[in-house]
Amino acid sequence: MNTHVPPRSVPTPMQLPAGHPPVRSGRVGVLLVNLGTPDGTDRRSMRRYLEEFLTDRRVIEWPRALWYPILYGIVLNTRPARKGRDYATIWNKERNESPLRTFTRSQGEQLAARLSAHPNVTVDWAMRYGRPSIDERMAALKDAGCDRVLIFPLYPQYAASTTATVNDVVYRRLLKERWQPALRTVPPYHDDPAYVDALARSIETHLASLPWQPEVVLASFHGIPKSYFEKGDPYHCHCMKTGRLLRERLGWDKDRLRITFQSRFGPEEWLQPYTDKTVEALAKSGVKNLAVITPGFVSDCLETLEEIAVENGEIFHHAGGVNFSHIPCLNDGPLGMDVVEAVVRRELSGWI
Ligand SMILES: C=CC1=C(C)c2cc3[nH]c(cc4nc(cc5[nH]c(cc1n2)c(C)c5CCC(=O)O)C(CCC(=O)O)=C4C)c(C)c3C=C
Ligand SMILES: [Fe+2]
Ligand SMILES: [Fe+2]
Repeated sequence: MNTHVPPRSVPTPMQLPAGHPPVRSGRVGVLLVNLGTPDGTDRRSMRRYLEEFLTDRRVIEWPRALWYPILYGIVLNTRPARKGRDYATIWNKERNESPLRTFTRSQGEQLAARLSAHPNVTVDWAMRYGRPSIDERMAALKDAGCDRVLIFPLYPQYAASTTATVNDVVYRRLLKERWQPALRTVPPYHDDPAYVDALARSIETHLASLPWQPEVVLASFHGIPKSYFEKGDPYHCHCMKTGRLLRERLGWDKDRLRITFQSRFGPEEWLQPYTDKTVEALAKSGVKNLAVITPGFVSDCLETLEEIAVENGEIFHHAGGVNFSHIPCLNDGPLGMDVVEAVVRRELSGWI
């Protein structure tokens, strides 16, 4: 801990010269940011969400003249209804929201409780696409008197389409500020021992709860187009390193824990091997018991609860597999919160 930083206290109204608007200061803000979520599963909400998502140049890097006719002519006319039906199968009906929003809120609340010994810290949460927006929550942190802000894009592995686009929105907002907060962004933590250990423990606990044991466990990461990797995105390297460290921590070989990439979108080649193709090939090769962990997702969402647990489970069974299980994400459980807390405390070093 940096001992040269003076202790910070709960803000008191400053003595201001006449004509100066009231300002609060002296607090530290932590903003957890996850990908995003539609407000509802209806076509209109889905379209609004997908439009915001798929017009992001960090997500689809194609020239706009090529992409927009496809997006507005085809994708936004067909995908909202279809994906809305998928979201409906995982929707948190009690709160009328997606699981991703429920988990992210809970992570924010639990992190605040874990940092309660620091009364000058405010924890908040936001979504890159949809609500609550980064802009809205950054404004709330400012109003609360946060003049130091830590942004935590909730992605262990860095990708321009996830981490960078969160930071872009934050930086863009600061362009408009007269009094900018001091800013830190959480770096990728794909090789953090606390994270790797939490993943290993979640595998061990989950397997211990099963009446059968998998011959193979897949570590399935969200993919990116191969062209992004060729342009220098470190994402693939980060995923491979997480996988290697996890294997080492478990004492398993490459056949027992295999790395794959899921959620292809569009006609381009994406990072390989593909999860769905691997699941099918494994079943066809005689593997009867398969478990899948999704280490790149901090929280369960459509891509894990539906695409992995349901779609890939069906692929496995249709191809001759017998037992299939999705190992839940770390979510807001104690293992997951230990990781979030460890990363945040480290990155707040010198500020609290
Ligand atoms: C070219 C398109 C996409 C890239 C690149 C991409 C990268 C990427 N995404 C995640 C994490 C999540 N993606 C989620 C949903 C989702 N992803 C895309 C497209 C790209 N993602 C779409 C169109 C969607 C929406 C659903 C759909 O229409 O298929 C989600 C789930 C959100 C939820 O509310 O449940 C997550 C999480 C990562 C980590 C990543 C790159 C590393
Ligand atoms: Fe995605
Ligand atoms: Fe998907």
